[in-house]
Amino acid sequence: MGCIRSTTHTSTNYGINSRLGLSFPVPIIYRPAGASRNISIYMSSSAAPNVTQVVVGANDALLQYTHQPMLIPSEVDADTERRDYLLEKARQELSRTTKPTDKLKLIDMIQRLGIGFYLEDDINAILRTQFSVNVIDEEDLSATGLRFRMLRQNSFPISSDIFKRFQDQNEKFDETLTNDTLGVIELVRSIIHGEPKGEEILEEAMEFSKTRLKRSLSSLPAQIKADVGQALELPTHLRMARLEARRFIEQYATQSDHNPILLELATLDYNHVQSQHQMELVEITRWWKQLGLVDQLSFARDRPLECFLWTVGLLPEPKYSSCRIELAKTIAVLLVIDDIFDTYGKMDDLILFTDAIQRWDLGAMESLPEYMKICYMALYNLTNEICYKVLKENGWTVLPYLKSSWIDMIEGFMVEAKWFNGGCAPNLEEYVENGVSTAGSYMALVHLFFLIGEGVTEQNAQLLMKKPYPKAFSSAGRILRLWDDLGTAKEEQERGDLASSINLFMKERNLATEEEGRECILEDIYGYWKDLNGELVSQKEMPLAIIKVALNMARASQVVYKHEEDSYFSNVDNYVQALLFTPLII
Ligand SMILES: CC(C)=CCC/C(C)=C/COP(=O)(O)OP(=O)(O)O
Repeated sequence: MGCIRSTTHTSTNYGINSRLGLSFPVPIIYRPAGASRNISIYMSSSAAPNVTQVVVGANDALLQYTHQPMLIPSEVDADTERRDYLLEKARQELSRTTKPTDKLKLIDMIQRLGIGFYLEDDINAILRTQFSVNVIDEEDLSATGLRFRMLRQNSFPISSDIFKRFQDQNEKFDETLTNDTLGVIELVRSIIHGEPKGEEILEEAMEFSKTRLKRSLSSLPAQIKADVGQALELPTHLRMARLEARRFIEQYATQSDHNPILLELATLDYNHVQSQHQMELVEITRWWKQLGLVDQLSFARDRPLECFLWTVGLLPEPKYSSCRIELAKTIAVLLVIDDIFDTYGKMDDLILFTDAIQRWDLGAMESLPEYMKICYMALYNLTNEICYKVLKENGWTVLPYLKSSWIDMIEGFMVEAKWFNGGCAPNLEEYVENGVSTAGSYMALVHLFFLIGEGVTEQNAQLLMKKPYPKAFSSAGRILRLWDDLGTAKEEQERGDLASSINLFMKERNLATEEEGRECILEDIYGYWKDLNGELVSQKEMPLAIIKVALNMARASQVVYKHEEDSYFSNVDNYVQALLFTPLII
């Protein structure tokens, strides 16, 4: 974000040359209705060989196909029948498996392979039974850890007290468990599902298990070692679903004891959903091109792929196709407004723009400078279109909610601009809370609350009109803001921003180095994850569907902003390439 700058009105161009502009040399694989095979459309002239291809300029290539149905019709999808057959086999296997631990292991596998969405009812029925039975005293640490993890991650409020019987009278984990490596592994995996309060037992488990596991890591069989290494690096619970599914499918394929039905199903489905994403991307690009915002505003970011990456992160479930499309549009417009406030707009213009947004009236547009009018109208029209869609599908009038989320965000931009112009620094809390709004977190979640439309009531909708926003929204938003600052601090300092959460953490918590500031932020992020876990199992304020989206927002933030070298993917461009354009070949 960066709220206080030493220079004014720089017009940095983040645009088409930067990462994830449309000059990306990757294919869109598409099967036109009735055709027997795919064609690949390359988004640049440097096409790869060995595929039937249409090589044209990026936008032209995408636009050429927008008259086609957005999604591949199931009747021409040769894989659909096979997928349905495999899905039925998987369902049968789930019901045939009798031992509770085996059932839970199977569910774990299915969910990690990214195909749990299709068996949600079956899985929930099993978990409901597992939640209602008393824990069997003979169950070992490994089985108990698995039960705890599977229930918590699927939003069942199982108590962490089930680990108590593995502790001695001093509430320390029994030293003899050190030899139970599989048990310690499951304990490590459980910890990340902790809630905010009263879960000292999980903190104790962390003390106990991590060091022991690291010690025994070298003696583990290679496959388990790789899996545990991944869990220690970043627990599955914090990983973005589609990326993790891809990574895990490849890992699972190398396991000699893999289930061939599940593996084939997961691979087929991954590729099927990938082509669905490609069609969504075609639609977004068509809309973006027609909107022509960046043709008029050369300083603004032109990154439809990045916008779409966010939406795949927030909404990994295939059924949310149209929500992904609408969300990507809102993020694309958000980036342009962010650039107006961060780099281009003069203070007087920003005041006019904020005022016009607060009035939310096309008449208010007249007072704006020319370059702002087009942006104002783009936002106005987009919001109305989304309202129309929600009204048509659900009969709800949501303009007041959507409008208020944009006003809130733009007022947040104005607050930052004033901090900058007045030269006075905010305190950490003011900065972070405002930064949640300006990162678009509330805006995105409010839109998705209605676009998804599951569990919406008069009462919970009202919670979106007053501050503070629901806990799940603010915790996920804080994670997004903090990851954003961790990821962009260097660029922002180079650009002349004098404050960011790292600086404010250092100042308020008396830290000597940036490194300590970063560590402190990571600890806070961990704390917000506990809040999210609490919301997931309690669902006090918001429906489950939107809470899941909030968790996904936290996951996607880490993917977008954590730039360090990763063992599997090294940067955002690689994620986009893998997720959207490279089919899985197993
Ligand atoms: C799911 C959502 C809402 C995604 C939008 C992400 C985001 C923070 C965009 C602004 O980028 P930025 O890094 O330029 O932000 P800022 O200028 O606020 O630091």
